[in-house]
Amino acid sequence: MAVSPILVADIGGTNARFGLIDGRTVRDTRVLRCADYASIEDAATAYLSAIGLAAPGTPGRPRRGAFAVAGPVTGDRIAMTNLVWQFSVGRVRDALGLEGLAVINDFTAVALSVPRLAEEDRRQVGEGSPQPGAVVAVLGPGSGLGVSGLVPGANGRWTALSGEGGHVTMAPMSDRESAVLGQLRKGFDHVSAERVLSGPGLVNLYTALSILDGREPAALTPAQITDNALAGTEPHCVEAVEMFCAMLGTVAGNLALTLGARGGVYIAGGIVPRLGTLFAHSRFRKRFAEKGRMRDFLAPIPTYVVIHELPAFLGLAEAAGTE
Ligand SMILES: Nc1ncnc2c1ncn2[C@@H]1O[C@H](COP(=O)(O)OP(=O)(O)OP(=O)(O)O)[C@@H](O)[C@H]1O
Repeated sequence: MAVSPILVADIGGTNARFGLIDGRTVRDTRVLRCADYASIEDAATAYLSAIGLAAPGTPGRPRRGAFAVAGPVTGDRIAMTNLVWQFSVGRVRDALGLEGLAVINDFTAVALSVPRLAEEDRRQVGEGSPQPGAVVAVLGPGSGLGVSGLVPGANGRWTALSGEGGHVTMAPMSDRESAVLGQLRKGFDHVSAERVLSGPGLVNLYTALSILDGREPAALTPAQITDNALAGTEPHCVEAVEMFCAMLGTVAGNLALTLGARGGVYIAGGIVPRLGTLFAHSRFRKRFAEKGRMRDFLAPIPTYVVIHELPAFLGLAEAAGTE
């Protein structure tokens, strides 16, 4: 009897990506907008309908699921950080007619993908080379800021961390950054890294920089800020993207120090790959290593941008034990 595929999903604050995994192959991928659905069951059901597998008993319908979600996973009840969806894992499993459903944090899944990434799935930024078998750090700006790490264990196995490191306090490295964080503190009780290193964070940076210079900020989306920065048409958009890259360097360097990530630092999420050459030419890498007496510890650590479209799916395949 044929083995049924596994239903996989990567649910962020903006996009819900679905697919089926057969062995090592991911197929029938679709990207749905979370805002178009009232719940995770509705989005998953719409996906199964779109690929002709909605009706229970349809041949080839998945019997197991593995979902990666942007938010803390601490039990059956899941509340997503940047989305109104809340759900019980058991209820969603039953509603979708699955025998089993595993749910993990989305950046735990991205971390698990790292050993499965091929050379062409990542692009190195700056110098350095990975120490084999050493801890790996992962972070990624999207609707929020996901953070994880991969710790080596016995027999070539890895353990992925499930933390909420995107919500650490953002620290400044220049007077201009201090001024921006001071401006943001007027609106937020706690200015976390995610408040600047995410799509909404890019808007926060642009808005704060404009206000500090006495300019009325325009109502721009994160993508418009990037487009204006790439075109070089609006100085506050250029500065916002530049500060975003530098601050990502600060947080990536902090994470590498905390985890001792000599296996490398991987930048995933939807935003950095869209910054194009702005990221490669930014202060990211300089800032990453700029930690006083720890410069010699950080300088050999390589930093990579993950350009694989669906790294969380590779991690879910790893978590589900498919070969
Ligand atoms: N060209 C761009 N430049 C900067 N930000 C962008 C661009 N295009 C989209 N974004 C922003 O990226 C964010 C979505 O990122 P991503 O595609 O990683 O989604 P997600 O997986 O739903 O996010 P998360 O997993 O962090 O919740 C949104 O805030 C969106 O406004």
